[in-house]
Amino acid sequence: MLTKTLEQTYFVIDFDSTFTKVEALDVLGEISLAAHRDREAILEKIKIITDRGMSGELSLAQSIEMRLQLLTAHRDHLPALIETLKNEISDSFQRNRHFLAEHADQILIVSSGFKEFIVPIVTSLGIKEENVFANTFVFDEAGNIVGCDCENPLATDKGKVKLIRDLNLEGDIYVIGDGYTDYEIRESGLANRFYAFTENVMRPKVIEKADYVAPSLDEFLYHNKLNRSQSYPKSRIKVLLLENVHPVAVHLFESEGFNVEILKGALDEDELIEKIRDVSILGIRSKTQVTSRVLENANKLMCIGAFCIGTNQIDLKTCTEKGIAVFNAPYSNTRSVVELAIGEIIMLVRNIVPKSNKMHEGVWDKSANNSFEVRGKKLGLVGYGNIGTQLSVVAEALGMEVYFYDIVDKLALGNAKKCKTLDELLAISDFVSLHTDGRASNKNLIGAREFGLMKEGVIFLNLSRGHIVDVQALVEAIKSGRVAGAGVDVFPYEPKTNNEEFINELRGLPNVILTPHIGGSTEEAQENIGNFVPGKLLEYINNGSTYGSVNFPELQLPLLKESHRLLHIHANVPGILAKINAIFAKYHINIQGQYLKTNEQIGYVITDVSKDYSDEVVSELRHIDNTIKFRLIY
Ligand SMILES: NC(=O)C1=CN([C@@H]2O[C@H](COP(=O)(O)OP(=O)(O)OC[C@H]3O[C@@H](n4cnc5c(N)ncnc54)[C@H](O)[C@@H]3O)[C@@H](O)[C@H]2O)C=CC1
Ligand SMILES: O=C(O)CCC(=O)C(=O)O
Repeated sequence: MLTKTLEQTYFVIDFDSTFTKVEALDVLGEISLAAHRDREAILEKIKIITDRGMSGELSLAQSIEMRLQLLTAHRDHLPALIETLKNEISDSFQRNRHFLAEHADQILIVSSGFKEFIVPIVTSLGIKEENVFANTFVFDEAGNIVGCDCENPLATDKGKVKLIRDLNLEGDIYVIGDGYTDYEIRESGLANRFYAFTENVMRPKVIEKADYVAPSLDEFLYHNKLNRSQSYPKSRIKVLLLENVHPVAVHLFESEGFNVEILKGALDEDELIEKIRDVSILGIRSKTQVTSRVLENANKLMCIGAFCIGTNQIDLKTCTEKGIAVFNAPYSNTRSVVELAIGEIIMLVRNIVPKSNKMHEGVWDKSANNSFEVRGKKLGLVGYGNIGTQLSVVAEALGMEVYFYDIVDKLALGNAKKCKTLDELLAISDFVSLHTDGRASNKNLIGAREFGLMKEGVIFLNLSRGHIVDVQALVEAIKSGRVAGAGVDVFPYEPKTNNEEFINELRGLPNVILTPHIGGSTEEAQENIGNFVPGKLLEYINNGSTYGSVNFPELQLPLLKESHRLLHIHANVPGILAKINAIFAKYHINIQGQYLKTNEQIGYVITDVSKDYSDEVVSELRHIDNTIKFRLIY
């Protein structure tokens, strides 16, 4: 029996596609029809019937009957179905199992599905068996499922309405579900609110009827100020991913329940200013310029992921001042750049591009003139970081002699030789390849003077950043023959999308390979980046860890267990830690763990405390002078 108390709220929750991610009868069909030769066609029919039933196009009785006929299922199929469903419980229900158990007396599962599989699933999360209202199967003597218990109101149209009316519950009723039959309870006047649950499916006809749309159970709990597993529902946190980042990244954010928007191209400053206002997590590649003007309008922004190596497109100083953590992927695409550089050096020194072009015009020009091996030639690397060093190793394996110049004293790998000055390197090299970072001071690092120092007939590559080379000087050097071949992947101005024309003085020059900034664009690299960067951003959002951040003090934090974590970002001035701890002392709060790291601009203090503390503590922490950002996670 249900315990009914006045002023009580009942939570009426649907099962299929709400409590679980799937429709159980669809899954049962996959099991029962596993060996059927028309399996796919029948499953498709079942899905269509399910959807038509859910959106109110078919009567419920019709939909159940039609599906059961098509299923040809047996009692022996049920254990496999239950096993599958256990792994398909909706993420936000899994996360909030404590809510379900804590409010077991008030939670009713009301479904036109079947108790035989619903009860084992929902009771595993603490829901009471007697609070499950659903149909039951009818079996024949051989154990085949041949129908359902027709006496049950849930097997009939408006069955949920009839059931709730018969229960005669005293108190408020909130319905959470994805289907039209869930809305009908509200329509009948029996429920106070209907929450359209969209974590697994979105049914426009249902959404338009809802009092609220709940993309997750967290959202429902947040909306009703009920205890929940997340301090703030992720569905309220907007993630904006630009420049066609790999789908794996989109999936990672979506599966955590974030509200994700993706755009194929980059946005210009004004467009980004418009978009950024309600964005908390921004993902970009190399083209999007995150300027101080953009950041001025980014008051919700918590972190930025550069889905690439370079972060020169981001105003890091302003990000730090505003407490926005920036992460990149320092290693994921390095190998791809190295392979392209090697390929281009070989193609250029063999004069393959003009030869290939001629062949396409029908010209057979077999000759060894101006074609050389790379073996024994001197490769000069400007910048000996992650890419420069890797290229050094691979080039040596091909028999090249490697020289490098870096502004930082770097360990020479293999037999590579360090040059004391850039001029020395340029004068000695047969091939010059640029691999410096894109800091502003590297603008026009290679100009007319530097080309003048290079050997006659040098092969020149820039796969680093466009502004590092004075393009007009390169054009002159190519025309004069000083540079015999060039591979250029990066340009001072690059088109924002694939629809924009590429305009550059290098177009049309002989033995020049032009590529559209694809040094790091391989399937492997993009998938690596697509996993790596969201991993960093999620660690920061979920846990506060900043390990690998390019602008924040780096902290690798332990996982949060049975406590709340308070994260305080402040300007790096003396005395803030003392002020934070004075507040904890004033309110007698026991600190379970505390971490502090600073850099020149900011300090980052993380304090883990037990769950019982008052709102005043949070308010006082937020109002400490020089606080930049404060947040709380649990
Ligand atoms: N074309 C593409 O698709 C890609 C381009 N890149 C670009 O390649 C470049 C190198 O990347 P990583 O090796 O990962 O960077 P890194 O940061 O590991 O190495 C850069 C090195 O350049 C050195 N350096 C900086 N300024 C210098 C100067 N003026 N003279 C000599 N050395 C200088 C630094 O000390 C550092 O050792 C970056 O600009 C990056 O953005 C990276 C990946 C893909
Ligand atoms: O693939 C991209 O968008 C940019 C690659 C790049 O230049 C980088 O990783 O720094």
